[in-house]
Amino acid sequence: MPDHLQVNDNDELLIGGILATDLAEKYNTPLYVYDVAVMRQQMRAFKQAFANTNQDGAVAYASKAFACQAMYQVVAEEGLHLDLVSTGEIYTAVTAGFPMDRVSYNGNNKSQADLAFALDQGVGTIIVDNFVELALLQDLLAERQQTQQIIFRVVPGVSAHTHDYIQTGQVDSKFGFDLESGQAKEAYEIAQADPYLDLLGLSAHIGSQIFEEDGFELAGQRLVELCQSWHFQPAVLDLGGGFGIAYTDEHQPRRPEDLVQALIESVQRQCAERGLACPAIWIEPGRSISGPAGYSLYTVGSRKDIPGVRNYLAVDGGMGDNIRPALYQAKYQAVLANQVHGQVAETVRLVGKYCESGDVLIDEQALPQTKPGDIIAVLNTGAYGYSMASRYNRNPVPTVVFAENGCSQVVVEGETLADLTSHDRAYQLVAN
Ligand SMILES: Cc1ncc(COP(=O)(O)O)c(C=O)c1O
Ligand SMILES: N[C@@H](CCCC[NH3+])C(=O)O
Repeated sequence: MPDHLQVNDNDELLIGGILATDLAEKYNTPLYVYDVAVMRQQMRAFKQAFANTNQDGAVAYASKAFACQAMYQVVAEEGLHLDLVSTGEIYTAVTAGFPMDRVSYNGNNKSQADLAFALDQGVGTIIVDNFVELALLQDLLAERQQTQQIIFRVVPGVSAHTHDYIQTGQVDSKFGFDLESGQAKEAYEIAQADPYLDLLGLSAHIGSQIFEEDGFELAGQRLVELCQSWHFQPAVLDLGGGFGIAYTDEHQPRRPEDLVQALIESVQRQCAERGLACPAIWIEPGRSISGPAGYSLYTVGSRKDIPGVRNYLAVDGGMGDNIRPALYQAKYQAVLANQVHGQVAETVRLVGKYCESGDVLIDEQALPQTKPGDIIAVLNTGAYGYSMASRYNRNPVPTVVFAENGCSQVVVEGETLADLTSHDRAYQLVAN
């Protein structure tokens, strides 16, 4: 069970100091609930890793993991930066009043309109991914006679090969400038020659849900070596995100802040050995900030017991609110909200209500005796749950609630049935 799990003397689950069963009753299920203090704690722990190593830098929350205006407000309050990947995320940040100079904009296919929007909104740093984007940006800046801070994303040629996770650092990747073929060097030369491009440095992101530091350290080393080979003193090295979290008791990862601290120390050493002044270091953690803080609350509904085969227990959500088990065979664990450590009565396959056999939330979950109406909490669902939600089967996207210090508040209204049809238009073919 996660260290931050709060359980009262009656063995009932609390989130942000509030009974999970009360939250379920008040806001209905399925429901996403975030324990805001857990997110603040992780943000502060990352900042502390920089303080411990006397290192300048920035922690940019990669909001693809979980984005909404309230989240951006918390990120701003904690003094973090934001790593954004779409005009939708930029728009959300602007409307949340986030300081746009603390925003970096990533992505492998930014259109001219996307880049113009980012410039209009005053995005602090654009992380340029490829030559097409670079040319579009050059034209826009020349037209506007405007200077822009940029960072080049490069592919460090590092496979997180001991892990079966989403990889982005290997040579065969759609992201970033290639090193071996000289693309990164060519981009560097273009930037040096363009008065409107203020090249801060380089970035690399090797993948997601990675536990060991070796891949990160190697990527950091490649960035430092590259700068040295170009005789380029960067102002920033951006080491990306991807720090893994424990989804179940099987995982015992190193704390993300410890991993980051080791990484910072490694870059400091690399720079010292190669005669570079250690630049500011940026990191882009997403999952490690929002993942452990999130709970998905569901109500138990039907069941099907197949003697000698297995017992299926169905809840009122599923792959629409959490696609990760179906997409990545991701593992989760769940508790019965009013008997967290209750005596195990059976092991069930926890399934949703979608018309797919693959709509499985947890393959095998030991639980106390349950009955319809009980509340089940799936743990650690705060990253890539709500942000990857769909309306499959025309099920509305659930409400998102923040809970902190015994108070709770809706931060994203759940969709209604009327919302589902609000963008539909009657079909009436007219000659044109
Ligand atoms: C460029 C970039 N930065 C940061 C992240 C955040 O990764 P994570 O949520 O694993 O920390 C991602 C996603 O993998 C990414 O593509
Ligand atoms: N969405 C993925 C991670 C991809 C990260 C985005 N670069 C997940 O849920 O694990």
